[in-house]
Amino acid sequence: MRCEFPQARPGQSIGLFGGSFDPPHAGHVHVTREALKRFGLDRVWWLVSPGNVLKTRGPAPMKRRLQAAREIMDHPRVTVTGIEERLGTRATADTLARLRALYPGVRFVWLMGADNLAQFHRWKDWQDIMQTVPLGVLARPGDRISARMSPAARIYRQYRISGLASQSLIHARAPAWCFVNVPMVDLSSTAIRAQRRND
Ligand SMILES: Nc1ncnc2c1ncn2[C@@H]1O[C@H](COP(=O)(O)OP(=O)(O)OP(=O)(O)O)[C@@H](O)[C@H]1O
Ligand SMILES: O=C(O)c1ccc[n+]([C@@H]2O[C@H](COP(=O)([O-])O)[C@@H](O)[C@H]2O)c1
Repeated sequence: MRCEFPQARPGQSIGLFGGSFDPPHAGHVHVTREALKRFGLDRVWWLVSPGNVLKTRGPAPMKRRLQAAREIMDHPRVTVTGIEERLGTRATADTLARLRALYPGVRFVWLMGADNLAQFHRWKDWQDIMQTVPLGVLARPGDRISARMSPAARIYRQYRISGLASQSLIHARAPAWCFVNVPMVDLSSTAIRAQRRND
């Protein structure tokens, strides 16, 4: 059986990329590669979610999403994991508390697309997350403005690191967040599911 808890040494920088990945697509792969470069990360771990606490519709079975994610995300410094299922956590704040205890000295950054920053103030204990780990936010078609105008962006305006200084995010003390204006890929799982229903 594949180990769901990857290795990490103190001092390493790990980007945590949580998602429903229902299904995973080239947009996820693209932002992962961009995040590795722009934030100077040693690794990215995909956290395939047992189920987003804010989404009413349950996702496809975990096993299927994990398998599809491993097929599409092929990079030596990226690991696809089912950590949250193993930990029994769903809310990101709970996952982060467990990971920080399990990996002392490892530097974590939470990665998200711009659409998630726009909604971030609805997440459980979102201000605790902000105070705990730096956030790396990647541009997504249609969501750049709503992200920048979001309650989280406004409340934490003074803690924003410029996109030009994105390499410093991992060394920053939380709260810290950085929006990087990467080239965008216009893909979403919703559109892919709709397309599959029509095929
Ligand atoms: N095309 C994209 N560009 C930038 N970020 C993306 C893109 N697609 C997904 N993301 C980000 O990847 C993470 C996981 O997203 P998720 O698995 O929900 O995919 P999605 O395409 O947004 O799915 P859905 O349409 O079902 O909401 C989120 O942080 C999301 O913002
Ligand atoms: O913790 C929360 O309240 C919370 C609310 C919404 C989304 N998240 C996390 O954000 C990540 C992206 O979710 P999704 O469904 O947009 O792919 C995933 O790891 C979710 O668990 C977390």
